[in-house]
Amino acid sequence: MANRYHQHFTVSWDQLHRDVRELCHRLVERDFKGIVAITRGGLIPAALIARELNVRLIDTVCISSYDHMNQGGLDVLKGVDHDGEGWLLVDDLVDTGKTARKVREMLPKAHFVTVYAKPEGRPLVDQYLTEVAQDCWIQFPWDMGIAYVEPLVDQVKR
Ligand SMILES: O=P(O)(O)OC[C@H]1O[C@H](OP(=O)(O)OP(=O)(O)O)[C@H](O)[C@@H]1O
Ligand SMILES: Nc1nc2[nH]cnc2c(=O)[nH]1
Ligand SMILES: [Mg+2]
Repeated sequence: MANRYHQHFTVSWDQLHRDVRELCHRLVERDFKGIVAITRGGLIPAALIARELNVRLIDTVCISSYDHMNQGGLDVLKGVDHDGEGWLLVDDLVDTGKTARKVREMLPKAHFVTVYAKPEGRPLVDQYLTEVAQDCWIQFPWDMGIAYVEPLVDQVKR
């Protein structure tokens, strides 16, 4: 599965924060009962959205599926006891749409947003900010660290 990805799109904390704020501009006129975050990736945008829209009621749908770039079976560890009416449903991204399809079944009436969307999954969300190519792996800041980089001359001439 990992060889589906031929490019990387690296998102910094700053970039993510700017993107989520931009998404919030498109959501601010709506009223939501609360936010449902899809764990784990949805938790960070959900917290930032909650701050911008002044939402205090936050719930989770807990899903386990990818092991890094490899998608396995989809396991729902925790659901919610409503159909999502009036709620904002948040994930960081939609890729194949497998996660989104499952969560949509659980909360058919929620307004579903992601920050990033790839073409296969895009039809499953109501709104997203940025489209990313299907063969592109989005590298999030929480999966990265700051590391030393050797000077170019040493990399090339040594
Ligand atoms: O559209 P799909 O192909 O289903 O992929 C999208 C899902 O994959 C990632 O989650 P992941 O399963 O990696 O777990 P995590 O959020 O706990 O990191 C991402 O946060 C989405 O939830
Ligand atoms: N970090 C990350 N997780 C994913 N899960 C499915 N697709 C992706 C992706 O592009 N990036
Ligand atoms: Mg996820």
